[in-house]
Amino acid sequence: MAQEPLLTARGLVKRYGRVTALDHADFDLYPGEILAVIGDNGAGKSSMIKAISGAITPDEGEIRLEGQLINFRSPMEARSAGIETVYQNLALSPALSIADNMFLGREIRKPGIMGKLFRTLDRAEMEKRARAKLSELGLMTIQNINQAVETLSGGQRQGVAVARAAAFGSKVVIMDEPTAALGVKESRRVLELILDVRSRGLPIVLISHNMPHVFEVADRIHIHRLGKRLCVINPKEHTMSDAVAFMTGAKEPPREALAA
Ligand SMILES: Nc1ncnc2c1ncn2[C@@H]1O[C@H](COP(=O)(O)OP(=O)(O)OP(=O)(O)O)[C@@H](O)[C@H]1O
Repeated sequence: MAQEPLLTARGLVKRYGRVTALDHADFDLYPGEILAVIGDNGAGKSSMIKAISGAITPDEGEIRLEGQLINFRSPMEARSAGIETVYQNLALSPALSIADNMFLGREIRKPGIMGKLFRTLDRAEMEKRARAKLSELGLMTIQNINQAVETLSGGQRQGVAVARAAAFGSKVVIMDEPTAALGVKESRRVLELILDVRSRGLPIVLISHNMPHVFEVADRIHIHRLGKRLCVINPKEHTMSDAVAFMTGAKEPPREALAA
């Protein structure tokens, strides 16, 4: 690739007791691309994403965003740096409204009765912005922005999580299995959202076990095996069964796809 990668990881190691979840894993994300990350159960995909998004600290290795060494100590720090992650378990607060969830951890405040000393939540502004964001992303099947997230369908919840990531991720959006719990129609909408996000210039990392979805939207596919990146393939040059064979070790990837 001619361009410089936006986000890189080199030699990531993460051990949990005797289990080595990451064994010198590398990673490269280029500007404006959809990079799928695939691998067998336990290959270390989530651990790698968690290291990149500040949810865990790797034991070894380095991560760079736009060439700068980064060392996130929490997901909040990664979010402040422009890396938004939609986790497998969503990390939404079910009892809170859609608007509150969209602004969770970055609430908009206004001066309260005591002026600057006691600032109160600016609900009207958050609702206005949440509504605008959801409508911009074509998610306005949600009627009431004050509806509690626990009353939404799985697809709508995923929509809120994706919308939140797309709204605040200024550099990278990471999605861990965003269609895993969804029906056909809802999955379709999430795939469209992923393409929408890319069309706005944001790169996306998509971790998924769903090969048809991966092959439909990915520009490149990072294959993770036994705690490290095995190879990166172009979905236009390989079939889904090739990808599965590389992933499981049934077939050797071609030399040019192998990670250095
Ligand atoms: N918090 C933890 N404590 C102990 N072991 C862990 C922990 N998190 C992950 N592991 C182990 O690390 C290895 C890699 O797990 P990880 O979740 O990163 O894989 P994955 O590729 O995302 O798997 P899956 O596709 O099943 O979600 C597994 O053996 C897993 O059991």
